[in-house]
Amino acid sequence: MRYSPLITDLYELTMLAGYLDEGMDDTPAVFDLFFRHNPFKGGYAVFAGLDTALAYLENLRFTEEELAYLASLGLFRPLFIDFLREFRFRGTITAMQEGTVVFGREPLVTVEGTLAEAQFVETALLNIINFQTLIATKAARVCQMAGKASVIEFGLRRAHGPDGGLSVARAAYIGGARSTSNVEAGHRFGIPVKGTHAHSWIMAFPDELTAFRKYAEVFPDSCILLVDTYDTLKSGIPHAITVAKELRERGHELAGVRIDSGDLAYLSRESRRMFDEAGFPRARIVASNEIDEYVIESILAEGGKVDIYGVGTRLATGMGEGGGALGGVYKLVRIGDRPKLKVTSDVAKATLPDRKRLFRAVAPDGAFLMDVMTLQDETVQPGELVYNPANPLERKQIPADARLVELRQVVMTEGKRTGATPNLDAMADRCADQRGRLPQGCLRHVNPHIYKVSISRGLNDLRNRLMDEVEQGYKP
Ligand SMILES: Nc1ncnc2c1ncn2[C@@H]1O[C@H](COP(=O)(O)OP(=O)(O)OP(=O)(O)O)[C@@H](O)[C@H]1O
Ligand SMILES: O=P(O)(O)OC[C@H]1O[C@H](OP(=O)(O)OP(=O)(O)O)[C@H](O)[C@@H]1O
Ligand SMILES: O=C(O)c1cccnc1
Repeated sequence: MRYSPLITDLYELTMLAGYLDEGMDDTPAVFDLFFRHNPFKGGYAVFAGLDTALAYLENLRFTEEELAYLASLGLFRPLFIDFLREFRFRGTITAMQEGTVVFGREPLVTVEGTLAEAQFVETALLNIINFQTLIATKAARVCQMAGKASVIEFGLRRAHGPDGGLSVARAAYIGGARSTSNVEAGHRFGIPVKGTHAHSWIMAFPDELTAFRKYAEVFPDSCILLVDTYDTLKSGIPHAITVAKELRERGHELAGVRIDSGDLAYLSRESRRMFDEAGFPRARIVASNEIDEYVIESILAEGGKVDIYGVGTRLATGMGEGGGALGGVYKLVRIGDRPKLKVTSDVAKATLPDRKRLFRAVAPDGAFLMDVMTLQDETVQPGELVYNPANPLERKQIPADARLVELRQVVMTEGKRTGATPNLDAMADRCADQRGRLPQGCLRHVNPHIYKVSISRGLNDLRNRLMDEVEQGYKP
C-alpha cells in the first residue's frame, strides 16, 4: 500500500527546504526512534509496525499532483519542488524484529542517511510505530490475562478510522489475538477472520428461537448464537440448547454462544453448567462487552467459564491508564562525525548519543535478565559493570553466566529491504515466547517490576562528556 509523502507535518518540509538552502541536506545524520515510558504503566511494550514503516520508506516518492499542491502553498521555491521530484529514501534502517518485547529508552529503530531523508521520515515513522506498538502491547496484556482462552479482535467499528482499524488488526495479531472480525485485515494480512451475529439478527425475526434456527440453518457447523437479547439464562441459553439438539439430530454441533451484557462471570458459569447438563460440553462460550485485561482478571477471579473473549473498543483505541497514545519520539543522535545529545536539566531525560547496539542478557534457562546499550564499536561481556541511564552513579553487573543476544539488525540498506517480508505468525510467536521469558513481576498490572535497561561504560562516558560540553557552552 502506498502512503502519500504528504502524510507528514509541514515542518519536516520547511526544515528540508532550509537544509537544502544551507547546503546541509547531504550531511550524514543518525536518528533514534524510542519511547521513554512503557504504555499502560506496564512492565513492558511489544514492538510492532516495522514492516508497514519499511513499505512506506521503500515507496517514498512525490507524484506530480502532490508536487503541484506543495507549489500552490506559496511557501517553497521551484528549486525545492525539483529537489522533491527526485527525493527518495536511500538510507539504512537498523531495527528490532516485530513482536520483540521492548522497554523505555531502547532505540527501536535507527535511521541513518542524509540529513534530508532521515529527518523527513520522522512523522510517518512515529505515526506508524507509535500506534502499532501501543495496540500490540494492549493486545499482549489482554491475551496474557486471557491465558488459554483465545481473543478475537472486534474493534473495527470503534477504531480511529478505517486505516486505524487495519493497523489495529495487524498489531493485535502480533500481540496475541488469534483472529479478527475485520475482513479487509484478513484479505490484506492473512489474519483468520471470525465472527458471530448482531442483536439486530434476533430482532429481525418474530422471536429468538426462530432467529437462532434460521442462523443455524445457514451456518450449521460454525454458528455462535448471541444469547443476551432478551434474557440470557431464561431465554437465550434454553433456546440455544434447543437449537443445539436439533443440529445434532442433523449431524452438526453448535459451535457456541456469545454473551454481550450483564455479569460475564456469573452468566458464563451458569451457561457452562446448563450446556454441560444438556450434554453439550464442547459448546464454547464467547464473552464480549467493553472487555479489557482488568475485566478478564475479574471474570477469572470469580470463576468465569469463558472460552473466547471478543475484544473491541478498549483494544482498538489503546484505552487504559497510561494508554491512549504511545509517546515515542525521534531524536538526532549524530550529525556529520559528531555525536549529539539533547539535554535538559534532568539527566534522566537526556537522550543517549551516537550509533548504538542493544543487547539482552539472557540466563542459561532462557529468562531475560536485563538489556544493555553500548556504543556501536564497543564490546561488553558478561560480568561487566553497566550504568543506569537515569543515574550515572548507579551501577550494576551483567550476570557472569548470562549470554548477550543482540536485539537489532540492519533491515534496510540504500532504501531497500535486506530480507524478505517476515510473516505475522513468526512475530506473534516471538511475542508469546518473549512474554514468557520476562521476570514474572513485569507482567503484573499494578506497580510492575521495572526491567533494567542499562548503558555501557563507553556510552555513559560519552553522554557525561557531551553533557559537560553543553553546560560549558551556555554557562555565562
Ligand atoms: N464479572 C465481571 N467483572 C468485571 N467486569 C465485568 C464483569 N462482567 C461484566 N463486566 C463489565 O462490566 C460492564 C457492564 O456494562 P454495563 O453496566 O453497561 O451493563 P451491560 O450489561 O453491558 O448493559 P447494556 O445493556 O447497556 O450493554 C462491561 O464493561 C463489562 O465488560
Ligand atoms: O464492547 P467491545 O469491546 O467494543 O466489542 C465490540 C462490541 O461491538 C458490538 O456491540 P454493538 O452494540 O456495536 O452491536 P450489537 O448490536 O451487535 O451488540 C458487540 O456486541 C460488542 O459488544
Ligand atoms: O462477530 C461479532 O460477534 C462481532 C463483530 C464486531 C463487533 N462485535 C461483535
